[in-house]
Amino acid sequence: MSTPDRETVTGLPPGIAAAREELTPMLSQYADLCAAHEDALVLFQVGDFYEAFCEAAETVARVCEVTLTERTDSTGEYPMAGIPIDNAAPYLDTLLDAGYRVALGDQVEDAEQASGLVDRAVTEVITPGTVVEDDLLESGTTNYVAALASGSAEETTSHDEPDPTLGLAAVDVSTGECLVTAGDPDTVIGELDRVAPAELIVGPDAAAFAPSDAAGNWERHEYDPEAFDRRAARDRLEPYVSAPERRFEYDAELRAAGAVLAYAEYTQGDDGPLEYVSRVRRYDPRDGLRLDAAAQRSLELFENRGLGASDTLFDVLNETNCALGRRRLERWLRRPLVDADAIRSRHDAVGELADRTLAREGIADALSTAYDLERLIGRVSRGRADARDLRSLHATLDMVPELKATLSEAATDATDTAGASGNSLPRTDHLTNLRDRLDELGEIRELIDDAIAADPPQEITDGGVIRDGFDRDLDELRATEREGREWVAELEASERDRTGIDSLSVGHTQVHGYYIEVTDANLDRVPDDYHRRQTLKNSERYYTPELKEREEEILGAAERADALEYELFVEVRDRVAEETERIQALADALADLDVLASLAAVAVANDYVRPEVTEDPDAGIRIEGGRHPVVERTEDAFVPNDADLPRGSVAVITGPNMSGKSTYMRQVALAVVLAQTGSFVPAQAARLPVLSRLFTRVGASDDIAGGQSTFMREMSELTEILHDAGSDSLVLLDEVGRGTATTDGRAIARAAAEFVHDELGATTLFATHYHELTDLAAERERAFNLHFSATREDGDVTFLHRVVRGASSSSYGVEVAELAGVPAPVVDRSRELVAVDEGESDSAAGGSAVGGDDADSTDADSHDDDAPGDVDDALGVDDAPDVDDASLREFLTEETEGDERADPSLTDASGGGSSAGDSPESTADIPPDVATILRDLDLARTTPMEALNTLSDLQDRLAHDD
Ligand SMILES: Nc1ncnc2c1ncn2[C@@H]1O[C@H](COP(=O)(O)OP(=O)(O)OP(=O)(O)O)[C@@H](O)[C@H]1O
Repeated sequence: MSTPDRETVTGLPPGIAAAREELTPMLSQYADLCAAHEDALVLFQVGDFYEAFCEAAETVARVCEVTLTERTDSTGEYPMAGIPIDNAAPYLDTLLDAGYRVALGDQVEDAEQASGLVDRAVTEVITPGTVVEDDLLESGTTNYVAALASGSAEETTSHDEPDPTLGLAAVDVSTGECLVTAGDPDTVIGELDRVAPAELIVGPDAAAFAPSDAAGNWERHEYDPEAFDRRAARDRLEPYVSAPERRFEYDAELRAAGAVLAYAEYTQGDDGPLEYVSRVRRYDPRDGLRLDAAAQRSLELFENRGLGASDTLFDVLNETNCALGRRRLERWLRRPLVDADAIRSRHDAVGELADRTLAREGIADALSTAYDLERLIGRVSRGRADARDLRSLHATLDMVPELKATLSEAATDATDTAGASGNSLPRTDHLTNLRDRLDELGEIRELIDDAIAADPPQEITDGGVIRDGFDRDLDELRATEREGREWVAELEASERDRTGIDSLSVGHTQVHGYYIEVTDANLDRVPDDYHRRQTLKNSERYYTPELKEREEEILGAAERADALEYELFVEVRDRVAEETERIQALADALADLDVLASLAAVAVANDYVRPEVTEDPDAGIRIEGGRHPVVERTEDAFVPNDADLPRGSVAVITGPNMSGKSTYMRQVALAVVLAQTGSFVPAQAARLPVLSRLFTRVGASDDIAGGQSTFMREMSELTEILHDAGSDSLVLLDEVGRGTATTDGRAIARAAAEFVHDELGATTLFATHYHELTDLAAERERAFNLHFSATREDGDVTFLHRVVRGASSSSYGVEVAELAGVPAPVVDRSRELVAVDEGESDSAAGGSAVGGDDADSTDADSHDDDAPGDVDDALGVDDAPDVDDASLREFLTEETEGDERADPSLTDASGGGSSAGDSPESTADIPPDVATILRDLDLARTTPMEALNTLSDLQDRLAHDD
């Protein structure tokens, strides 16, 4: 969202301010509304248009591309621009997109009834986080406005612990959902990423913590400090939750919640508490698998930069049938569970629905007729619902009994014997419980059906909304109107008879009402009781006293009927509003059911398997034949891969570019996310622990978000991982260190891998092109190597996309460049340079006992006789390394240690073959630390003095070792 120059266009336009003393009453009213809404662009209703004046008009004209006109009145000329009220949505959307908040100054009094100036008031301030108009909201999404407040120790309320620093509250004004949490700044800012509000308001003391707009997608601004005041916040919360200070443990959350509700009320026209915000839910971020924004992005849960925008995990899983389910799926996926029983319970339900095709399809059919009850009830409760909304509510309620029956039938269409027993309950507790939560709300359904016309008009003030037979008075008024009209309809024939004028006609105009028309040629036959109403060119129009009386009767009855209908409608709407909480609870159950049915449909369609979930704190990740749920949809022949990652292990993954390293790492992480969300996983079998946190750090250029991709960012993400990850975490490190010079990058990668292994004990997948990192397997107990290989035949590279034990041999960087279409001269020249480099490194390393740092030649799986270094391995030809199925099977059945012992490269730290083909024994005598120092010494950047010092240091080390 771009930031407009709000100085001149929000609040009171300078041109109006300058003329303030002499404005007409109407512009003066405009000026008052502007002055009261300094942070908004005021649109002022004048008849059928929303108008803005002076500088604000210039903005509206420019942003909305509407004509700038001029208003002239007794006090001067003012630029003016307007948008039509009955088609305002696209213009409001454009203004929101351009970063404006818009205050709607509506006429709140009937212009015809008003004596003098029509009363106007701001009925709504439309902001990115608080829009409620369906036209401006995407269906099935959440739209939060969030508030951030910081607590201070002195204000600590009911406990002795020091206050955590930040409180976060978010409310979806369209549905009434309200979330509140508190914690240390890192946790809460991570949570903010997850909630992903459209708008963030910050308290006076929290500004320093709040991430800037550039980091997130929300519009951030400060809001009235008084709303964040503890007492004010407490008072604000009172109508929403009883005893707020007891409900909220920390000041920071109480103040954030109070402020966000104050802001929400302000945007809804300051009409007092928003009654449909009945679910203020306080939660602990640790209650869900923590996925920060970086993880959400790099796992492409909701956004995909590489493939089409819709190729995301969400998109794969989204077979939901209604907006409620879509919104719920997003919520589940943003916050996977960490409670093993709750996870298994969802798996039970998904399994049952997957088994029972008929029931699943019946549920999908029923839910596809459900409207967005959460937003509907929001409108009902705000008094903004029209008759069509109530009919939509009715249609949804109407489907519930059938849905319940289908759910019970779930037990009888099973292929297994348990289901065939005729038991009329669902098989699993989860679905039984869900069925019980499906409140039929029969009385509300009947009320709406009795009261509201089947196909009512949108306007609720013009009649036609209430059904015949619902209210006796209304029926009588309608009968009067109908009889009157019938009488008029017959009048023409009877008057022709009476007067003998065959051309006599009876008609009606809006202005003059009913008339009897006689042409000039017949005027002599007009009876005495005809009174002249209007003279036309060739005729005269008349009325009779009886016609006038009937007309008044008809009009009076119609007017009173309209008013009565409106009253009755509001009564029905208020009655429905009384059941807000029950309707919200029903919406909740429908949403859950839709997601579970969707997950089941996806599992069946894509051949997912139920993962075994274990609470064993030492259990690692074991996946057989795992696939990447998104990539498998676009790859014709996706190659499944196994994963066996003991708890706390570090798998160093090497392999050529494009061989599938990133895909593999992500598919492992996605299996964890899917399983903990309640979904089955794309694999043949899986046994997964319940993890608490998932971290990812992917290479800089893989993660370009709005030009933010820098080495600095890479390092700050790494920092977060190194601070926070633990044995309950899964960490993906993809080419860490790539964003800087090779020497530094390699050093950082190595040090980070060691730290993760030694200090954190986090289960880690580390993809790298730094082959030196494969040494880690020999040096660290829980580290091991995996690699992807490729074959080359007649110069063509084929990627096998198959993971195998051991380290890789080749990068095929030049080949990948060629595949990508890099012009032949550049490719050829690259080959030459690689060859030169290789030659140089060969001669530089020739005879050196320490040149053999390369893990490739230690690789039991590699058939490579070449001597690739870190840059020079592109041509180290890996002639079709055999990947036999037996080794793949071993992969899952052998213990890691046993496996490593079987792999000579993993038992002998010094076994790395030198790039010059030196004997391994010659390097075996060199202590590893000396070898590391020598290897990492960047001669191009070393001064003679530094070289001497380094040599002296090495000598000391050797002497010490001796
Ligand atoms: N298991 C698989 N089966 C089939 N195709 C795959 C598989 N894994 C990856 N691919 C395809 O290979 C391509 C490269 O995969 P990926 O990005 O994972 O490679 P990489 O080794 O991480 O590459 P780089 O080192 O260049 O980042 C992807 O476009 C993907 O479609």
